[in-house]
Amino acid sequence: MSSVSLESVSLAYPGGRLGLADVDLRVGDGEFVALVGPSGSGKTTLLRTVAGFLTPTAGSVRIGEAVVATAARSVEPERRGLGMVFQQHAVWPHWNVGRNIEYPLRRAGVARAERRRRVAEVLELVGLSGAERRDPATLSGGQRQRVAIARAIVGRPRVLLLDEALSALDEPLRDRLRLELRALTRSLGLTVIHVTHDRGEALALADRVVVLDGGRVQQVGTPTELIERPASPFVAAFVSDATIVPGRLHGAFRADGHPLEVPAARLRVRGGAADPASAADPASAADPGSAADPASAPGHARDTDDMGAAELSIQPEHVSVVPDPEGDAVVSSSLFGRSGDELVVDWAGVTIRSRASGVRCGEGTRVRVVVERADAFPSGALQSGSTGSGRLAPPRDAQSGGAQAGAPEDLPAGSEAAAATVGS
Ligand SMILES: Nc1ncnc2c1ncn2[C@@H]1O[C@H](COP(=O)(O)OP(=O)(O)OP(=O)(O)O)[C@@H](O)[C@H]1O
Repeated sequence: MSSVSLESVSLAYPGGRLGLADVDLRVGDGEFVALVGPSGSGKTTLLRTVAGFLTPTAGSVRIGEAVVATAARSVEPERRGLGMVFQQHAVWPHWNVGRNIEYPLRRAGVARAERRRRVAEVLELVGLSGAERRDPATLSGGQRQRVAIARAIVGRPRVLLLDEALSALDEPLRDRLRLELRALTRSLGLTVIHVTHDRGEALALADRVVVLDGGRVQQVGTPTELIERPASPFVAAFVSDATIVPGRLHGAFRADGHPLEVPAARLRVRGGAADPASAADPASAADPGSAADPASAPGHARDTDDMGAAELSIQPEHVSVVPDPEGDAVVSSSLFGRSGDELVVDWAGVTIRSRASGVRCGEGTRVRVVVERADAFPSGALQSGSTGSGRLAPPRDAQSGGAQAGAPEDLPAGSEAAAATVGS
């Protein structure tokens, strides 16, 4: 078992396109980390760089204590002690299950009797005992993926890399394999990096989730941190389907050219030194709204300050709608959800999502929108790129904004002076 560290890793593809930009990330020994981000954000590039199929153009990659890649030198993939599972073509159809699984052991020159023993052992681990002689064509999709997982772990890798490993499977099989995979990797103490398009899967499986955009780490955090304390409007929108509304913050938040107004009592101001998401040590970050976290709690939005332009991030769980024939909003889409309908509401030109518990509302219903709680991100506020041990990286737009003073640790912790500089 081993940790994986990327230090200031950049990767430019031939032709100049940037796959990764100055990525710092440390995945702890035995930790399960998921990589998420929009298409083209760099997830696969990061995984392939750790695997050794791509060489960084700057920075270094370590597995355990060993440096396995720099711009000048790269250890071959098969010598990095990794197991890998991909979405497709994972099992060779012309070999039986046993031969598929023993392949890495053959390459490593492991003796026949030992190979047999280890194949039987991993088949049992993935719930396919006795399947050595089965033809892969006779297996279900889920069984084939179990074979791929068995092959990835038979060599007792230090690190397991999963590239959309469950994406080709249908629910509920996928759900079951998710649980099995989590239990298996935990029992083996494996360090796992899992790339997935499925945000729900990432949040369900991972100890920490890395959100990428444009080849940069936008935030690293536990699932709870990403939902409760997103570091930027981008992360809130990507992870939680938050609606982002531009406006001004002066005690209350007032949207630009729109009736939306949220009183200070329902706001948390984010991105300043007092914001837990800016804390370098997540253990020191208090729960939002707790007594230990007065500066970012709703109702403590530094009422007297004109903080200037800001973006409001509203999570669907914090939006309720009230049917009202006089209301100024209309439900444009309604999908059944277990605890309440998933609504899309057109409110004076702003499309806002609602997932409030208990609300049932049909399409075309005229409603009033009530924002119960929201996060305000003042423009120019310091926005932490991570809440975990990963990198503190301002988002791209913040970097070009010219108002950045550097990383949050440049500021005295809890400094009022720091808080007062966030306005424009
Ligand atoms: N072989 C390549 N040559 C040039 N550019 C590439 C190559 N592979 C990826 N890129 C570019 O690198 C960036 C990151 O791509 P990457 O495949 O890592 O993203 P991703 O997050 O895995 O995307 P997806 O979710 O669509 O698989 C994108 O801009 C992409 O166009």
